[in-house]
Amino acid sequence: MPTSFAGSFQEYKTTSPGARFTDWLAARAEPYWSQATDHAFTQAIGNGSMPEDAYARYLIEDYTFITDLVSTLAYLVAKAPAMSSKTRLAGFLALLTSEENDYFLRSFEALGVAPQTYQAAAQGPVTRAFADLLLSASANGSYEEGLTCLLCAEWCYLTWGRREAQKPRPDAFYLAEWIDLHAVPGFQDFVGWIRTEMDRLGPALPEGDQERLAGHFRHMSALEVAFFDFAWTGATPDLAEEFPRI
Ligand SMILES: Cc1ncc(CO)c(N)n1
Repeated sequence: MPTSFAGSFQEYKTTSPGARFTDWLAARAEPYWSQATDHAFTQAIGNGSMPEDAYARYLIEDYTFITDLVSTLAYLVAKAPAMSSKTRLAGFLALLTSEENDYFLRSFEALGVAPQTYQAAAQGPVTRAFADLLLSASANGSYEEGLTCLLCAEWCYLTWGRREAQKPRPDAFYLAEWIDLHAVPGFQDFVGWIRTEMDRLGPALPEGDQERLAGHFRHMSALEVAFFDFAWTGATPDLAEEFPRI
């Protein structure tokens, strides 16, 4: 497992020449970044060894996450400086509210989760912490702060999605399609675009702002781990105890 890097982006570039700003964000988020992208829950999606109750618990919680992610995207569309960036973000917003929403509804039906259940589901503490960070960074922070949170969430899913896509697809459509949604070229392009955008904007910021971005990315990575932990075990994590250094 890669070790955590604690220094500034300037220092990182001297130890890893040619390193991208987004490589530094991921390095600063270790060990959580690797724990999130390699989580046992993500391996079970691709192995077809996912228990139905764990996946239903995950999807109910994730649907509430996606609802806040859509609001996050709306703030970012508003904050994006140019038509080209607004177009990218609006395209992803449209995907979440059409194809991906449809995926959730069909999956809930297949798993026997009633609309009353997923529509009325209260967010657990991990998703509430996600919502706090995503919504406050994108609504009250800079464009770069919101984009950094989005990058963590989507790059994490691209990383495990592409890895699991190397395996034969599991039989359950809701597992197979969840892999495909996060491994298709269109999603890869979108995450690649966010990285390029942050690789351009991040290095131009003062060091204090860069530190704040690294803090957001690290916090988001820890929440991704906690989110998978909860889905996998059904136990509500104590965030302060599990992640004392976020
Ligand atoms: C918790 C979480 N993080 C990231 C994604 C990717 O959008 C998701 N669906 N859920």
